Amino acid sequence: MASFIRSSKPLCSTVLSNLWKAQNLNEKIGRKFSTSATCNMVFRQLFDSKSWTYTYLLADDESKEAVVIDPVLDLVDRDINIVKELGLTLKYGINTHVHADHITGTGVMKKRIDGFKSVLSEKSGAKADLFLADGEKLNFGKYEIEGRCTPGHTNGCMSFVIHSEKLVFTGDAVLIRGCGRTDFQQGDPRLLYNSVKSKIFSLPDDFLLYPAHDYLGMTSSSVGEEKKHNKRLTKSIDQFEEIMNNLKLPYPKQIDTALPANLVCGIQDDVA
Ligand SMILES: N[C@@H](CCC(=O)N[C@@H](CSS)C(=O)NCC(=O)O)C(=O)O
Repeated sequence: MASFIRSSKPLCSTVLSNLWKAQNLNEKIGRKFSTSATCNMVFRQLFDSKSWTYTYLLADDESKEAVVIDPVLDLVDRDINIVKELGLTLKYGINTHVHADHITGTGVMKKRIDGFKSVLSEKSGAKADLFLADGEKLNFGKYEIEGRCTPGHTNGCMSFVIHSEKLVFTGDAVLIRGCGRTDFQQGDPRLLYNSVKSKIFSLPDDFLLYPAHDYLGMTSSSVGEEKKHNKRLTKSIDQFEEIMNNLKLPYPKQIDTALPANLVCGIQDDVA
């Protein structure tokens, strides 16, 4: 029991008993209960209704260090407000890739938050403060987040894994029951297929999966669920390529402004 209680604070017997029950329940449904009642990872899934983008705010409840994944420029005030309300220190603004459908909020956050650093894959070809290579890790408080290169939707796509919490943030590589389109920004169906199989579907089935978008009102999935039910990625690589080359989707409405802005981290001056 002690192995899953990470707090140094004393816990009353009711809390301990509830934790014990929760752990048993989570083990029964195949998911490990990995944080205690007093030091849960702060997790907020935030939504942009204009581009259907999910932004994730993650923090260590003890040290208060936080990261934000895929913030949207129009909603920076909302995000900074939550950070302030929760008393967090925002260390990193991670973009899973150079987005085509919205302008990133990381450039403006950098101007407004001391010490804040923007993060992108080293393969992105865009401006940022920190560039991650495949397998490289960042820390916020006691948590470690690993960047895994998952190209195919774009060259510079990266998914982010928090092994201790069994979480993967897939950007546009895997969407719930779908995946990112491959018809612009160096998109390549076969590359995407192989990225997903080797870097995301190789994780244990019980890792929860959080995408950068959902267009059907879904919020999360799991690796196991997508391996079984994803409408595109359960097919053979040849069938997948055929599907992706015939999606015939209209271009994202904001692409002409979003792409050039995101190449310079969302702002047109010299601040990365
Ligand atoms: N209608 C939206 C854009 C929708 C879209 O193209 N989404 C992309 C991810 S953002 S580049 C995508 O990959 N979709 C895959 C799919 O199967 O829908 C807008 O105008 O912003």
